[in-house]
Amino acid sequence: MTHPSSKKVAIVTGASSGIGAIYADRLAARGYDLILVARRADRLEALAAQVSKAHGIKAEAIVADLTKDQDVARIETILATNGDVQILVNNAGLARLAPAAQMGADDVGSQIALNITALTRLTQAAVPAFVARNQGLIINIASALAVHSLPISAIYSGTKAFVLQYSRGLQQELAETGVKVQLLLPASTATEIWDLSGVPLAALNQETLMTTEHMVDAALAGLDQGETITWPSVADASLWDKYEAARSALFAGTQAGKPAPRYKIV
Ligand SMILES: NC(=O)C1=CN([C@@H]2O[C@H](COP(=O)(O)OP(=O)(O)OC[C@H]3O[C@@H](n4cnc5c(N)ncnc54)[C@H](OP(=O)(O)O)[C@@H]3O)[C@@H](O)[C@H]2O)C=CC1
Ligand SMILES: N[C@@H](C=O)C(=O)O
Repeated sequence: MTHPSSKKVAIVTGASSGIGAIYADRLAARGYDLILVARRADRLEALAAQVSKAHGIKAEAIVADLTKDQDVARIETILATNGDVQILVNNAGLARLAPAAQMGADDVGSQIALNITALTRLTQAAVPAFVARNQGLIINIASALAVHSLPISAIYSGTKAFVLQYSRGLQQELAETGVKVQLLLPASTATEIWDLSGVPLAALNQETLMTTEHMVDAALAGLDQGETITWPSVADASLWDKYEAARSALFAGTQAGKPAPRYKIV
């Protein structure tokens, strides 16, 4: 007779630095064994050793470039076949902040491949497995830039807007199941992403920057409070309700079936 496993495993992509590394620590503190995914093996292995020792859990480092089809496929297979996986943190992401018209195809393609394609493929692999067990949590990390575009963020903001809409749709699809999707929309957080993006961290208004620890702890507090959408830095929670009400009213306004009167089409 087989017994259900008592192990619980979280997969964190982009765990080698920044927000992902803190997620790894906090989920280990909550008793999860970890599968840590990124390209830098030395960083992943150091983190795996550190969190294992600190929290008495098992942590495995998997070196993968999630812009590459075969590497994404390896993580998809784990999600589809490892019945102990309870959490997927879709954190790996990159930003190249420059005018889209001046951006090379590589920088456009890598942002789309990592921020959209990899996140979507891993989520799509996790969902059927989680639904079959009627249990599981997917944390999708978008950005405040999902609802805001700058002259240097057209591609990045576009990728994060995808994460927002994809996650919102999934939440509705999965509403009657035990599978949860938390959509996280951080504002500026002090990580390596900035220096790599072309906008140095030191150039930002330091008062607008959150620490990675505060960001992840707020996100997990939101999760514990049952939030499906978490804006870690937004003090006035009614702002999202108002945004949603305006968005919903705008969508309802599109359902007219005829040109708006201001266009004077008879
Ligand atoms: N910092 C901020 O201000 C904000 C960040 N975010 C989002 O948070 C998430 C985490 O970013 P953050 O912690 O800030 O940045 P970091 O640059 O510190 O972390 C990014 C992580 O993604 C990994 N990564 C990058 N490219 C690849 C790849 N091709 N394959 C696999 N892993 C990859 C990196 O590891 P490695 O290089 O070893 O592969 C690293 O672990 C991203 O999705 C970002 O868009 C959202 C809003 C604000
Ligand atoms: N990662 C940041 C931009 O590069 C952000 O999402 O604000």
